[in-house]
Amino acid sequence: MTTLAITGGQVLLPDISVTRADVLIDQDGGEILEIGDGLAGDADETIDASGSLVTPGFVNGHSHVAMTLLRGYADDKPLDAWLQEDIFPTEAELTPEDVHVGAKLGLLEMIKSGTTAFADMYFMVPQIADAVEEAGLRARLGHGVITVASNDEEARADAQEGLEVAEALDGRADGRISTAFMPHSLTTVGSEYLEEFVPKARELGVPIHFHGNETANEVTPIVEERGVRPMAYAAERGMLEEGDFLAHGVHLDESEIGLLAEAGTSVIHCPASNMKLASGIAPVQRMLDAGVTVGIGTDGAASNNDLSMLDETRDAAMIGKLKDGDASAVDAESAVRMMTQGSADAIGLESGRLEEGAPADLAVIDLEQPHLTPHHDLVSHLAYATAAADVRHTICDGQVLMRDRDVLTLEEESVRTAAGEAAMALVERAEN
Ligand SMILES: CSC[C@H]1O[C@@H](n2cnc3c(O)ncnc32)[C@H](O)[C@@H]1O
Ligand SMILES: [Zn+2]
Repeated sequence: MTTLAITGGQVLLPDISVTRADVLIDQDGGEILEIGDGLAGDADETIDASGSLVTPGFVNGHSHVAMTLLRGYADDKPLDAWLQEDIFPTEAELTPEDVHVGAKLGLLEMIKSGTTAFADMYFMVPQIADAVEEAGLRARLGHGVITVASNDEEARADAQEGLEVAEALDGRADGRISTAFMPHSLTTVGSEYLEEFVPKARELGVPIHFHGNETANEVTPIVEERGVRPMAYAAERGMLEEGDFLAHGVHLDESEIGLLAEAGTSVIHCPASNMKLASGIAPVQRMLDAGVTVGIGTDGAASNNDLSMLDETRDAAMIGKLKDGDASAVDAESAVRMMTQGSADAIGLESGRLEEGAPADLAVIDLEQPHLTPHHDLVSHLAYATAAADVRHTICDGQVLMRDRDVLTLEEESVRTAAGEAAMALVERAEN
């Protein structure tokens, strides 16, 4: 067994308390062996965490990682106009190589900001899986199914691709990749396709992930045409089961929050995207109070415009208070819980907590910074004051992905150059 000790740091424990301890990892098994004092001597290798906070690697519960190529391309529009006028026409020009290099850029950014696992909905998912395999993160991936603008044959082929991707990629990258069936949303996938393909996804044993109640425009048509709220509509089509997770949940009423809590379906809160597209503010404290598992996600870099879970968590805590007019809503402890175990539980991963037997997915935060001084409360710092650049080391599945801010699994400069070139060529093709 090869072991690695992370020594000299303060450690964030699953009950969101912080204690002084070392963390001993089995690198072959990719799991935490022990958390305690004086473990450095037992290890084959050590990583210095003095003056640092050792946290679970952050879990990004909803992203479109290859959309880094469209960061800053189309801003300041609401969701429907943004998608229809700018994003969908440009995505129609994407090549598999674009998706591969865009994903690598996103994964580089994730590693640098302490994220070790994520859920992703996009096209050309095998190229994303290749990038995940190379970068060393953990992911739940799926092909985003959209049927609205298609004829029946195309729609069924797209949904079939969603199933095939879920089946083919599950377990890839030594088990770091898992999958889900991902209908894009309740208004962009026809009811007949949900009715046919969701049961087939159940046969595969994969969860369902979709954009749910992101804008008012996703609620009104369902209420008008079907006479029920969207979550009741989703439940009727078998899309709200334990292990399923939806992104956004901005426009959920009390009855829908109750349905989610009862079903064990989780919600991924994406505050930056919801603010930027002016979609609204999700009722996060109400969901937590009702017992819904809530995680945090960045959404794509084109509506955020970064992939930092630290930024996202700060946003979640801040707008949670605004939503309720209550400064105690979405407190620091809740926010930190959401960015780690909340997201991990939501997307069905065991990571998100530092304890014996848990996956060895960790981030080490440099506390010796002016904006992180003094150290009254390190959980407060994680929720409100830590920035991506404060992440020193990132470890996933026992492997060191970044050491002393040097990413080891991806060549930073070449990834940035290739992605920058691919993005400019993509836009050129789309506009001509
Ligand atoms: C079919 S793959 C995923 C699809 O979703 C688009 N997308 C990106 N951000 C959002 C969002 O906030 N709501 C809905 N859809 C979004 C992305 O561009 C892909 O086309
Ligand atoms: Zn999204």
